[in-house]
Amino acid sequence: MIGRLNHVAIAVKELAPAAAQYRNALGAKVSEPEPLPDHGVTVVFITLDNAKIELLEPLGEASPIADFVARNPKGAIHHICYEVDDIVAARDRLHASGARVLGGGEPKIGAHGKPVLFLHPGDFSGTLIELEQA
Ligand SMILES: C[C@H](C(=O)O)C(=O)SCCNC(=O)CCNC(=O)[C@H](O)C(C)(C)COP(=O)(O)OP(=O)(O)OC[C@H]1O[C@@H](n2cnc3c(N)ncnc32)[C@H](O)[C@@H]1OP(=O)(O)O
Ligand SMILES: [Co+2]
Repeated sequence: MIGRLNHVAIAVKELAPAAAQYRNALGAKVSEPEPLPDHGVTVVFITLDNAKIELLEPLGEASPIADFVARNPKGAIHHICYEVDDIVAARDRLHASGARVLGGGEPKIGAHGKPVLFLHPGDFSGTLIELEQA
């Protein structure tokens, strides 16, 4: 069911120094910060030839990454995103398998303008998974 790796996300307290390291030390293609209030994050995209990296900074009072960043003040890998062809079919299959689909199972429009869902890290080897309809 899952297809390509779309992105790996890294959560940080502050985007600017993290983005500067990727741009200057690693020579990466780094976007300007984009606030996504619906997701409670501000995001910077790093474009690689075969996938993307998302740098995430908490946005607003109820950011879903606030606790994670408090627990990981130096920053840490936060989630990985796999592409699926049909997000509703993926959601139904996951429900049937007993895995917890977050947010009530209703897809939201993600950072790339496509529907996304998140799966509980407790069901997938301690890794938060995002699914994005390709
Ligand atoms: C827009 C964009 C895009 O790409 O399109 C994005 O990515 S937005 C990316 C930001 N959006 C999201 O992350 C949305 C989905 N996330 C969530 O709903 C939440 O972050 C969550 C339910 C995964 C965790 O919420 P929380 O930290 O408040 O909850 P808890 O503190 O109760 O954590 C529950 C258990 O999960 C663990 N845990 C929490 N976050 C993570 C993580 N990122 N990776 C691995 N484990 C994690 C905790 O350590 C704890 O483990 P233990 O039980 O062992 O103590
Ligand atoms: Co993401």
